[in-house]
Parts: sequence; C-alpha cells; structure tokens
Amino acid sequence: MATAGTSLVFRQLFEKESSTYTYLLADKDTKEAVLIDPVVDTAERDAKLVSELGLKLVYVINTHCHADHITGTGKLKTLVPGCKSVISKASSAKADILLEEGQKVTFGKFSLEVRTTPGHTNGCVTYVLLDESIRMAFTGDTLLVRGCGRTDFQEGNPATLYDSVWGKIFTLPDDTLLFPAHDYKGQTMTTVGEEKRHNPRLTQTKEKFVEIMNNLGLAYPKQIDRAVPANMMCGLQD
Ligand SMILES: N[C@@H](CCC(=O)N[C@@H](CSS)C(=O)NCC(=O)O)C(=O)O
Repeated sequence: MATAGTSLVFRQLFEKESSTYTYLLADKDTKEAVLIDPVVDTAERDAKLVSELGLKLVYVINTHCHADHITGTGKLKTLVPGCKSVISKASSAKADILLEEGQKVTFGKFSLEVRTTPGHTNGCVTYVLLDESIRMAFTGDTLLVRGCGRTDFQEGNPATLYDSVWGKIFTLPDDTLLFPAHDYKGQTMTTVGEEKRHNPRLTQTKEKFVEIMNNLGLAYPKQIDRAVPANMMCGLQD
C-alpha cells in the first residue's frame, strides 16, 4: 500500500456548465495518472494539465453513465493515445475495461478499489483510494455534499441508493474524505462522519428517504437526450 503524503498528485477540476468535478490522481514517482469523470468540454484542459505535470495518463475512469453532460473519455482517448476507458460492467456502457465489485484500478503504487453503489443508476460505483496515510473516496452521483443523486430516471431506485450509501460508503472510517461528481452550491468535498451527521436526506429512515426522493420534483437535465446515448459509448470518439 502507498503513502499518499509523499507521492500522491491530486487535483480537483471543475466544469461550470454541468457543475461537474473531474479528479486527477497520479503517482509522483512513476508519473502514472488517472482522470475520474472528465467532461468533453474540458477534456483539452485536462489533457494539457496532464502534459504540463509530466504525467502519463493510463486510465480515464467514470463513476457511471452520466445524464447531464457528455463524458470526456472518448476525446481524451484521442488526445492522449494509449489511455484506457473504464466504467462499471453494470453500466452496460462500452469501454476498454469493465469493472465489478472489489476490482482495483492501479496507477503507480496507488490503487482505487471499486465499490458498487447503485441507486442513482444501476451502474454507479464509488472508487476508494487504498492508502496508509489518507482515506479518500470518489462517490460520483451516489453521494453529494449534503445531498445525493436523484433516482427518477436511468433505472434509479431510492431504496437501493439508501442501501448503497449506508452499506458501502458510510461503512468507511468517519475521517474518509469524500469527493462527489457534482456540487451546485460551491461545496467541494465532505467526509463520511460529516454526512452521517448532517446529510438532510441520508440521516432519515429509509422510508422517509424514499418519500423525499420520490417528491424532489427536479427538471430533467438539459442535455440528457444527447448525453446518455453518447456516454453509453464512453463519449465522442472523434
Ligand atoms: N440542472 C442540471 C441537472 C441537475 C441534476 O439533476 N443533477 C443530478 C446529477 S446529474 S444527472 C442530481 O442527481 N441532482 C440531485 C439533486 O438533488 O439536485 C442540468 O440541467 O444538467
């Protein structure tokens, strides 16, 4: 297991139209890098940063098939030849690597462990950084800061999401740093302990949670009709 304090490169990047966070992680020593949840509109920015930092992008990883923006995965495969696309098998999307529960994505001396966390979509996963000195998890849309992903389309299911969060994320140590795929209020990160105490939805009973989620009344994402078909192919390929 690695020690992040000495050799983890970490950047949180933002795409403002969809309020999406993209994460760059790399091993400072081996230079191997991964991007989590890139957006097509900012793929060139991300590729430039990878190059400027002298990193070698090995994997472009998705937490799920997004409905609100087109993933940057396909474009990054064009911009950075050799990197591989990654998503869960349960997403039914096309990618070079299809992940299942417990599998690991390794870059240098670091690994991200896959925890399947369905509920927002069937194929949602959370990636947990296995490290001795810092605990981090990338929750996609499963768990947001003081919120969670909606469950009203793409086979969403509120009871399933509740079980995913309590069974696969809230079982991590309280000091685990959590990084979501979106935030709409300027918040950047949270911790397991914070969300267990203060998440207004997930602190409720499962029955109350289901009622809340079934009555959110959110408008559909503006780009859903073009984003989902494109993301089933891991984004635009040229
Ligand atoms: N207005 C945005 C879409 C906002 C939205 O629906 N966000 C999703 C995650 S992206 S599918 C969500 O789960 N939100 C939960 C919530 O409580 O807000 C757009 O048009 O793209």
